Amino acid sequence: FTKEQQALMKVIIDAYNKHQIPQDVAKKLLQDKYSTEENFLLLTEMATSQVQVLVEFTKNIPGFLSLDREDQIALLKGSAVEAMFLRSAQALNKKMPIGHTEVLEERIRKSGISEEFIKPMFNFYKSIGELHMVLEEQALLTTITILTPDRPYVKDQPAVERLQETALDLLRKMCVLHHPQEPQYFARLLGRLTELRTLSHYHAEMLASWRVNDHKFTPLLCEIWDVQ
Ligand SMILES: CC1(C)[C@H]2CC[C@]1(C)[C@H](OC(=O)c1ccc(O)cc1)C2
Repeated sequence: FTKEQQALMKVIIDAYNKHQIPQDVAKKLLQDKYSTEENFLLLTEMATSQVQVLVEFTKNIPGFLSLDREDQIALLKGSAVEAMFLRSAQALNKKMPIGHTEVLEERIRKSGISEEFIKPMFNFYKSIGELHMVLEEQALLTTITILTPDRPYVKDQPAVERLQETALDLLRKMCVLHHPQEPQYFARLLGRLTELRTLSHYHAEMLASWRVNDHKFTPLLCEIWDVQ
């Protein structure tokens, strides 16, 4: 790794570690009582804290704050769902002892999310778990998702491309270092980003079905996803 790459990795890892979902939110998911309403409120709290974590993490990505201000907003809004699924997949596969994943899965199932969405969501979580990513790879994959140049309304795409390429170069080297037996590992990671995009399509339907049943979102979630 070059000096710059080592410095970049340190900044990204520190930011990724600093901005984690508060344990109390994850713990509540395992303690509070069950009811569709209660589950929805817990997931709302989880999603809201995930978006807050995403914003704080993104501000620490070297070069992000030098981008055009409106492009910064466009990248955050465009990547929030994907970054949230990536982050929760990584958290679910790591933090929760096996027994707990079923409890969270139960809550997600009993929160008004339609079955057709649950399946792809948990398939994604499983496919992320099977990769056994190291922390650096998780942080870089999240960074690459956020720095996707072709999000809607991004004006200066080349500026975003330059930042994303730096993160991609770093991730490529990281994969060779941590998975020397798997020359295709880097390509597999990027393949997960394609799968993520299909999830964000389901996510929009999930929000719509909750709204139809008159569920309230928090102001932050309304702002990041342009609902209500
Ligand atoms: C684990 C998940 C990524 C999966 C189930 C909970 C999540 C945090 C997310 O929930 C929301 O997006 C969401 C949006 C609005 C709302 O009021 C509640 C949850 C979908």
